Amino acid sequence: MAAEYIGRCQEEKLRKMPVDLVKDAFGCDIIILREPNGASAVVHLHGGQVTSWKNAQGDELLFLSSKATHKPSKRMRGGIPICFPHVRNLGSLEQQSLVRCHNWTIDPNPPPPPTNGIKAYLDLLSRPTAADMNIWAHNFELRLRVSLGMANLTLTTRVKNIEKVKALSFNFAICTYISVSDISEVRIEGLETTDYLDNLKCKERFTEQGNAITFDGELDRVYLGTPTKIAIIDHEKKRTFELRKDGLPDAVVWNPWDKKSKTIADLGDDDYMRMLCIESAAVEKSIVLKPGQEWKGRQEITAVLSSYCSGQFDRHVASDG
Ligand SMILES: O=P(O)(O)OC[C@H]1O[C@@H](O)[C@H](O)[C@@H](O)[C@@H]1O
Repeated sequence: MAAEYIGRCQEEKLRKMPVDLVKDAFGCDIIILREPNGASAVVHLHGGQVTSWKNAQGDELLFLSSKATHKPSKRMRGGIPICFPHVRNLGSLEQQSLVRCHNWTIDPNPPPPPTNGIKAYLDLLSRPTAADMNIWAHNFELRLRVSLGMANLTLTTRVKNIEKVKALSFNFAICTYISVSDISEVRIEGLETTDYLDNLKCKERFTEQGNAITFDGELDRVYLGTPTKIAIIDHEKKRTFELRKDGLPDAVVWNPWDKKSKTIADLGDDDYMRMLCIESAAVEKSIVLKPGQEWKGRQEITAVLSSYCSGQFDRHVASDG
């Protein structure tokens, strides 16, 4: 009864937005955002996870594992999971996130609508469950706005400490699995000369020396205090993803390559060739909120036809908003 009631409330709210609330082939609640030029995005209420982003031509821009589990209470490998309150190896939780398994709801008290003319957007809310409180006893409100533009997808996240006395301390990552033609043909620009912790070498600290990051084996690094703009260039697809971020100083870059892929149950053996995981993150320094305080983070990805030549990328251009 309660579930039906929540369902009806959500549908009522959604009728006012350019979005559809439907069930996917596995019976999960999904919301489809549609942009007038034909671009679309799919958001699963389970995990508040964007699982598809297509451009106006219908090309899928996000990677979803061929072995992804589509079951409530399980994490889905691919798309854009939100990692909160802990990012792996830095917190006390085994998994990167509590909220990846939450059933998010439509935010009954969303922030003001976008002022940049975006019509296709969605506001979701996640609160701790009773089970969460047993393993991480903190009261929070986590808000997520997903906004779809003609060529861009923006995720704005807000965390509010609703404790009366206790501070809230957490790490955060917007973990984006980008679909690429062939990982060996991909380069990342904008992280040159940035320090990173190498997760494959017991988190030892190094400084990025190359002109760009390219891939020829497993890579798992946390780049620290990065520029706000990073480019992911897919030569074969002639596509560049421009990632801009605010409030999330670090960036995680991950590809498991062949051996590690075989140890990950929900990843196909060859999936690593077609994916790149890049995360806008706050990893090195935890975010600490006093009671009543709110933190905001933002990631915008724009997919453009590659006209980039190496060396033309200006990584210090600030985010536009
Ligand atoms: O398996 P998960 O929790 O989705 O994590 C995937 C990867 O996420 C990256 O953030 C980590 O740096 C990797 O070490 C990790 O394997």
